[in-house]
Amino acid sequence: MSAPDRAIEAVDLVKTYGRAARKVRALDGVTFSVRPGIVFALLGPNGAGKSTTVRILATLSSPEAGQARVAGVDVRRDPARVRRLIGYVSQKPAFDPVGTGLENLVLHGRLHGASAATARRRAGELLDRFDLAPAARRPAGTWSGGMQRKLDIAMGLMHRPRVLFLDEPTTGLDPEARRELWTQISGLTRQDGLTVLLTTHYLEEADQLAAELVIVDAGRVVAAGSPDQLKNDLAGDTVRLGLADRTQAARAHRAMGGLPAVTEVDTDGAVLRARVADGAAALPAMLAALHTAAVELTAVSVARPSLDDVYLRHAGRSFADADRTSAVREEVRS
Ligand SMILES: Nc1ncnc2c1ncn2[C@@H]1O[C@H](COP(=O)(O)OP(=O)(O)OP(=O)(O)O)[C@@H](O)[C@H]1O
Repeated sequence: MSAPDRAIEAVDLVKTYGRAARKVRALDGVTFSVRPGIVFALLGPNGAGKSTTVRILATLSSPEAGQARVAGVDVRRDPARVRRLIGYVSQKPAFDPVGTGLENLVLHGRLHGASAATARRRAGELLDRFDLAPAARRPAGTWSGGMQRKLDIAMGLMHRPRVLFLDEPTTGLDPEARRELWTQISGLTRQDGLTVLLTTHYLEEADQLAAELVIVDAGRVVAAGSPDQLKNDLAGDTVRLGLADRTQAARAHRAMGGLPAVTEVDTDGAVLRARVADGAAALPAMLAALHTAAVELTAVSVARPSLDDVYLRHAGRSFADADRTSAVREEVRS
């Protein structure tokens, strides 16, 4: 292994949690690589193995098998060096809510070995950069959720890492705060040349933000590429049909299955999704078949493939469905 032009390389990572009947194979041979200076996303539903992968790359957990390098350094052989080269922002807040934003940043810098003066200077830069300066002397616990996420990211940047890991950076934020954070994250790669690896279960986030991504499902990489490549690989259109109620789904599915123009059909509740080569050309026959099968429609749309369609193709179920299923599985387990 080891391509020098790669900021991150993961090869065949395997990780199992628990024992006997409660054994969970969180990673089942995860392989991907990231070129420097881009935002790279690990996209997958809850429980797919994203956090486990990031924890291994950030040297917080060891794989049972496989290898990983970050900024050219093997995570198992030289974890201390890897830690100096990376920033890691976990899903849980890392700041002290009682301390002010400035105090949190300076303390973090000091923990990484910076002098008080250097830490204050760097904290000032980051507070400006993330538009946090006006609130810098207020306890971080009183800040908005979006500001707190930015503070966590700024803490991860205090020691000027080369690679930044962000585990679900925008989960729980409102749409406006999420978009603002996307702009900030893009800026880190464009202006600073940093490599950012983020995990997300928001399809839109990966689509908007990532130059490249892998889709992870049940501990495996099921697709890799740029969002456009992945969507373009699915030639044709997706026709989405809203059914009057979910009891009509099986009937609609059968009606679509009989049409030569329809190459794939999937139903998710009261939504049917069909893949066709040319949406506009296929639609009249589809509507006629649904009418004959007495299926009532509430909505029809024809669109280019989305990342959701990419996920469906590779994982065999819709993203929303996978997220729901794994949420239930996690509840049963805990
Ligand atoms: N410490 C642990 N002990 C037992 N099982 C674990 C542990 N950490 C993770 N798992 C299990 O490993 C699987 C992968 O979890 P992981 O947190 O990596 O997924 P994820 O894609 O990051 O999901 P999420 O978005 O929910 O964080 C899940 O089934 C999870 O329940």
